[in-house]
Amino acid sequence: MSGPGGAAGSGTPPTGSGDPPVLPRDYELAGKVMLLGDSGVGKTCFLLQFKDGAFLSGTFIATVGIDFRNKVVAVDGVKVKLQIWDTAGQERFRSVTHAYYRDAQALLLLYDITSKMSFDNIRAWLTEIHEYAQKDVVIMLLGNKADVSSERAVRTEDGASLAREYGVPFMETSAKTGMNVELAFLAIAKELKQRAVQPPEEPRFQIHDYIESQKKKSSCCAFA
Ligand SMILES: Nc1nc2c(ncn2[C@@H]2O[C@H](COP(=O)(O)OP(=O)(O)OP(=O)(O)O)[C@@H](O)[C@H]2O)c(=O)[nH]1
Repeated sequence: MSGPGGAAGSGTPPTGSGDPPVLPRDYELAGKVMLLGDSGVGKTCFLLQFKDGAFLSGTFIATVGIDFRNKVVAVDGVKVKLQIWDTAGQERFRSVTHAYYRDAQALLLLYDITSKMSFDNIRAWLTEIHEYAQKDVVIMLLGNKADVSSERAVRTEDGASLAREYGVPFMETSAKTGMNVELAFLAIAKELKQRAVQPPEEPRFQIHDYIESQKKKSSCCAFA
């Protein structure tokens, strides 16, 4: 987490995918977030849903290498720029993406609830994360494609139990309907803001508690 201009270095702020630049005056804090998980779990769609509120169905075009998009969110009156890196899930790009882990403050690790293999691979992803990422990186486990309940191959309890084992927050999400997409990024932004600016005398922000309370609030229309 850094102040304006800090995360991106000096000079022209980097943009992603042709977006207009986010200028230092547009935000007070910045953090890097990476999307990780097997190819096809929905990382690119998850990012596009958050950034543009859109879902592109149809032909699946695998990400090549790595790309990022910026989005500024307001957290308790503080503008936080999230620089969100969308990585390629395919094995052949791993060495490219490893190089980016150490700069990330937060990692969203996705599996596809209709793919048991993508869930079984989560342990290997967590091993890689522990090898390449910063020790205090914020990790969140997300079971995506929760809208496709007819093809569910991973029970919600199994996702929750794996997350408990590793001490990370967990949610089921849908990049298609938008379910819990904004919540995932907002929880990350709140955690990053708390780490950067929270006075020590104030009670620490608890990302698990925040997610659980927000999930309960929207439980009328949620799958998880
Ligand atoms: N039903 C449904 N389909 C989804 C969802 N998210 C992604 N998809 C579909 O899953 C396929 C893969 O999505 P991507 O976002 O490209 O997957 P990815 O994880 O970025 O894949 P790589 O770039 O290869 O790592 C696409 O056909 C999407 O339309 C979702 O939440 N629900």
